[in-house]
Parts: sequence; C-alpha cells; structure tokens
Amino acid sequence: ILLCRKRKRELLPLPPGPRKLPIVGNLFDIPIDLGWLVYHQWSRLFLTICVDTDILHLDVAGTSIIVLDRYEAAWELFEKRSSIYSGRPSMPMVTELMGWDFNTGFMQYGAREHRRLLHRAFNPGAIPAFRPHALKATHGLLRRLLDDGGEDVCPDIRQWAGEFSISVAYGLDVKPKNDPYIELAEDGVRSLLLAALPGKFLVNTIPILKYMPEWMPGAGFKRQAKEWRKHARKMLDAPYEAAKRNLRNTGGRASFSVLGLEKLNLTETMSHEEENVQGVAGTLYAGAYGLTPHDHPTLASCILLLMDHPEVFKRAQVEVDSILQPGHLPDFGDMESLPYIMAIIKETMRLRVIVPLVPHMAQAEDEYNGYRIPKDSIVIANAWAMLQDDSTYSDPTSFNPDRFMKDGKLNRAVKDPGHATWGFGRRICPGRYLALETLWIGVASLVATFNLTKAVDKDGNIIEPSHEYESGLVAAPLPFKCSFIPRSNASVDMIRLTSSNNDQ
Ligand code: HEM
Repeated sequence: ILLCRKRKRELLPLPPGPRKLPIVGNLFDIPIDLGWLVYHQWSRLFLTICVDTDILHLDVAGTSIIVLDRYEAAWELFEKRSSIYSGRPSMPMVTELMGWDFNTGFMQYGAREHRRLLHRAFNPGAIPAFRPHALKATHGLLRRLLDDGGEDVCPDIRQWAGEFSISVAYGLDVKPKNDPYIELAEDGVRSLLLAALPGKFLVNTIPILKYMPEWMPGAGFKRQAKEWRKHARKMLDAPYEAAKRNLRNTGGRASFSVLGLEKLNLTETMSHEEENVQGVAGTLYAGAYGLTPHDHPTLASCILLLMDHPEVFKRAQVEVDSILQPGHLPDFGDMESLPYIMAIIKETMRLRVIVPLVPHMAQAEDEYNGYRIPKDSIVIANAWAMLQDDSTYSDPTSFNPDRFMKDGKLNRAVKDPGHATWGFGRRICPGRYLALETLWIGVASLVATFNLTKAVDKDGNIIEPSHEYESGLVAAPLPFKCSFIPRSNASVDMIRLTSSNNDQ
C-alpha cells in the first residue's frame, strides 16, 4: 500500500512555473536581484492561468525549487508539516568549503541542541538579563549621534548592532571605532553573504563540484573558499577564547557564552557540548543575519522611513513626551506605555522585511494541493509577498504605523507582521523577542532625544537618500545621510550623563 501511495505521489504533476530548458532548467531565469518581486509576479501570472495554485516550481540544473507566495501555503507546509520542512538548503560553498557549518542557521534540522541553548537564553522570561547590554549599546549610539550629527548614520548603527551582538554573545566590550572584533565579524559576514548569494557559486547548485581539485581550471571557487575559511575560523575562535579567559579570571559578564560555559565541566579538549556553545555564540556574533556590511537593516530602514514621514516621527515624540519624566531616557519599563513606537517597528518590519525570502528544505517527498513536492526541494517562503498582501494589509505599499493602533493601544486584531518576518515553524527566529525589545529601546531613545531631518550639503541643498537596497540574503538599505539634532540642552545633558552611568 505504501509503495502504491508513493508511486501515486510521484505521478502527480509538479507545480506550474516558467518554461524549463533541457538540463539547465531555469538556471538562467533565477533572479539575482529583487527575487521576491520576480517570484511574486510569476506567482500572480500562474495564478491567473492555473486558478488552483499559489505555489511555483523551478528547476535549476536538477535542483527543484518551490516558491510559496501566500501565508496559507507557508502555514500548511512549514508549520503543520514541520517534520518534513525544517531542513535547510545545502550550500556546500558556505558550510563545507568555508567552514560555516558551526552556524545554527545553516544546519540541517540536527540543530536541535543549538535551538535548545538558544531557547534557554532568549525565551521571553530570560531576555531581561540582556537589557543592560541593549541599554549600553543604545546610549553609545546616542553619544555618537551627538558627536557626529548622524550625517553618516549607517556606521553608527553598525557599531550599535555589533556592540550589542558581541556583548550578548561573549560579554566583551568593543572600541568606539575600528574595533578588531567588529572588523573580524564584518570580514566573515561579507564573504558569507557573497558566497550564499543565489546563483553566485555553481557549487551551491551542483554540490558534486566540491570534489574538484583546486588546481583544475574552473576551480577558482575552491581557492576563494580556502581564503574565506580563515575569516570564519578567526571569527569563531578569537572572541570565544577572550570570553573564556574572562570567565576563568573574573567570572565574566553575563552573556550567552558565560551562561553556557558555567554549566559545563571545561577540559583541555573541547567537548561536544562546548562546541555547541561556541557555535551558537559564533552564530549570534555573526549577527544572525543582522550584522551585514550595510549595518543593522531594520533600524536603518526605520530611520529612513521616519525621515520620509516627519508626521510619524513627531507623533512618536508627542507620545514619548507624554510618558517620560523630564530628565529621563526611555527604559524597558516604559514599553507598555509607548505602543506607537512598537507600531512603528512593526510597520517597518512589514514594509521593509529584512529576510524577504526564507529558504527551508523538504526532507521527504510530499504532496500539496494535488501537486508533487520532490524530496530535497528548496522550499522558499516569499515573506515579502505575504507582508504586501492587500487582503491582509490595506494599501500595503504605504508606511502607516497607525494600522497597528486602536484607541491608543496596539490593535491585536490586525495580523502581526511577525507571522512572516521571523520565519516559520521549527526554524522560526529564536532571537525574535530580544530583537524586538532592542529595536524598541533604540527607536524610543532616538525619538526622545533628537529631531530627525534629511541632511544638507555645504551649499544648503537637501541630500535626498537614494532609497536603494542591497538584495542578497538580507535586504539592507545602502548607506544614506541624515541629520540628528538634539531636541534641547536637556537632551544633550541626558545623553552625556549616560557615559558616566555606563562606566560605573
Ligand atoms: C530584526 C531582527 C531579526 C530578524 C528580522 C530576524 C529574522 C530571522 C529569520 C527570517 C530567520 C529564518 C527563520 C526560518 O528559517 O524560518 C532567522 C533565523 C535565526 N535568527 Fe533571527 N532575526 C532577527 C534577529 C535575531 C537576533 C537578535 C538573534 C539572536 C539573539 C537571532 C537569531 C537567529 C538564529 C540563531 C536563527 C537560525 C535559526 C535556525 O536556523 O534554526 N535573530 N531570523
């Protein structure tokens, strides 16, 4: 009976998709830029031709790719059938050749031990332990903006994100400028993002190429991977060794590594448990998609949107002023009373989703709505399309934080963009509670202390931001200029005071 069922499933048609060439299939159709837009347009096209489907099929030189355009399909496959759809597409260039197999995000669903460690550290009950790290990094950001006016805001945000990740992962401090740990992470993540770019390295599509000897013509990717592997190794070892030293010498500051290592019996050779702690810390350090060469994308996008919508920024200031006592900066205790700030973050994450395409892998043959999903297919949820769906969000292309508000509170009846921004099923982002809190304190503190406008050049002309985004694994805005001017002398004093508070 099982065999008959299997045969029957294998006889089912594949989902519709663009016409395939012999052998290479859709290799030349795969979009390098703005893939989410192209996939969405294809899905709509096929939806008009084959009214009964919301999924697409592509074939890239023998690798089957399924794209899910609507949340219902993602829910059915990634959530309800998560035992099949929790794998990750294999990227031999990244994991095997460059040594990124320590990273939770690239592991097959054997990442269970990593997920357990992550859940223990970052569940809603545990994250208050990391609030001092977020406050310290945010106050550092305010001081930098005070000093440089925010004209080049992107490096400032990068520092904020880097400082926070390193502090959470290892309890280490970083230098205000040219910090070696941040530079290490940048080198590592820059090569990673290039290597993982769909279509960039053929070995990710045709894994057997990984066995090519290095000296062979066309094996330049192997020499490149060997070079990039050194970045990954340094990134993994240098801060971890420093955190371990601190733990031995002084007990170390509360951090993921310290919490993990305290429970272990440390020996000369690294145990499997310790390798897991080091791997997860390395994953956090790489910023779990956050620390990109173009800064922490959600905060950068938020500033860009607020600059274009001064009325939203003003309204946020009115809310903050109505709650905060004079002479006080926002603290986590104010989060409940400042829902509009959270609405701004939710709307930013909806409109400028930073992981627009979320790839999982089908670990068994399956069927969906009468179509066959072959084993080992890369199944991509188009989160961008789900967050732009006008049956869920009216006027979806406009920036309107008010859509999440009702009677001065967050409106729980509106679908939270978190249904797609954090991914799906068993692979859902384990850092989502921490990320949301950290973004909240970042935005609330900026709004409370600064006015934000577009930058002007030396002739007084407004510098319009390009609004261009880099499109890789992460959609991050390209660097832009703006102007942060302190709201008052009292704001300046409060910001300066944070320095001495943090030093205590
Ligand atoms: C605005 C900030 C963030 C966004 C939008 C975001 C989004 C995502 C998304 C879409 C995924 C893939 C989920 C899937 O495959 O279904 C993911 C995975 C992951 N995220 Fe985040 N994330 C953010 C911040 C963080 C932070 C702060 C941490 C760490 C504390 C973190 C840790 C991770 C890890 C470890 C994974 C891999 C999980 C796995 O593969 O099992 N993320 N994140």
